[in-house]
Amino acid sequence: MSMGNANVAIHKARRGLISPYLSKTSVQKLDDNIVKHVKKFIEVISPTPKVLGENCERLRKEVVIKPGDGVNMVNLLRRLTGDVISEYGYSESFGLLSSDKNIWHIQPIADSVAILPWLSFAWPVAYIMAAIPKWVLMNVVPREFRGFTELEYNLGEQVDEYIRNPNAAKAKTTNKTIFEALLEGDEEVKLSRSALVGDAMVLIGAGTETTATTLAEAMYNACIYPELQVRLRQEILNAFPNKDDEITVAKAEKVEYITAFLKETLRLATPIPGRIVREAPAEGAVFQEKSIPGCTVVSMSAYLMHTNPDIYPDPYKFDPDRWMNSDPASDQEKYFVPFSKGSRGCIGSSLAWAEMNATLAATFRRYKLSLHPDNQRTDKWVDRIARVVIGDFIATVEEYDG
Ligand code: HEM
Repeated sequence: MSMGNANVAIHKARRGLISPYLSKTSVQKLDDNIVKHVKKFIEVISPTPKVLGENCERLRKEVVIKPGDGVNMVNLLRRLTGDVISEYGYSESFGLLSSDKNIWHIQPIADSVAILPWLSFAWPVAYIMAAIPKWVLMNVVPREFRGFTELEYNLGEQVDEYIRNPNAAKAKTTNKTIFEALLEGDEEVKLSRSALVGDAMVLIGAGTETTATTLAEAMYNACIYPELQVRLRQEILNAFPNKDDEITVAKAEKVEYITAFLKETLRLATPIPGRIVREAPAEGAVFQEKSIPGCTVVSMSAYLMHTNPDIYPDPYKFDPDRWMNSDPASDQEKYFVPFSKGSRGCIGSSLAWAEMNATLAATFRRYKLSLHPDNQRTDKWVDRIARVVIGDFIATVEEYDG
């Protein structure tokens, strides 16, 4: 079973193999790799997307309503975050921003989210689905129900290729990949093929959807609060005054208003809003002077914590300024938990921050975003373990002269 294993010892061992590769220091070394993909994203959303070659018809249709007009931001951002995590994890980027190649990788992730709640109640269905031959799955099972299994098939093929020829895979990158780290597990955590595929599912799924939807929310906020977008751009201009200034993660992270904007986005549009579950130990536990019987399933909701008026005054107001000069020891920092905390908290938060800071800096340095007339995004959202907003966010992208 994969890293998400309920067994504490197995989970700890598997997580221990990966976590050094996702630490802040490791992510800092990836600056160029991340920026490479961000640059591609910036070119693709350009009103005149030169990088979309002849082999990109499908990509163009999916992300651009009409060339040079409205852009389906969430789809494109999924491609960006999918490209980053696939290269870091498995030595070869999916190339989702470069061509139509491997487009099938990304749609299953989005579709998977739709069935997550059902799978959590009816998890044996996942095993039954996995036993269906791929051809039958793809041709008979409706797309929205096969997402998880389709992703599993696709990643399984990639894992097989890696196992068949690891040297060829290693030669594609100078970084040590997460996959190499997993293969190095000792006997105790020796990984079966299904465990490797499971870990790939967790990493690619968790690393793609959450970061993409957060970035989309931040961009949407910039569209509906244009005065805040002006401020955001001004702060970015202060750090990158010349049009040709190289955007790096290290420099973008120093722009305090970008982080404040992202934190406020994560507070209100937290990608995993609730019911993160844990089981009390068999001997029971005591929490805030209340005793919890052994093996009781308990849960917490980040969304409820983030909208507590005692901690965040005027909680439904989108106000990035509340994070400027914020005291690290304050309650608002303590109760800010979009990545959860503890031994099962998000392992990819440093990578997510790096991607998000660089993408916002590069986007608003060069472009003004506004809602396109074809925008379908509403303010309604549903909790499907991940937060799913209703309707596509379609943006108009205009390029600044300077
Ligand atoms: C804005 C972006 C992100 C948010 C808000 C987010 C949030 C979360 C949350 C709330 C959890 C559950 C933790 C728990 O059960 O307590 C989690 C787990 C996880 N996340 Fe993220 N995540 C993000 C980005 C990423 C990225 C980029 C990666 C890529 C490496 C990643 C990989 C993981 C993994 C592997 C787990 C499972 C950890 C474990 O079971 O030990 N996440 N994330």
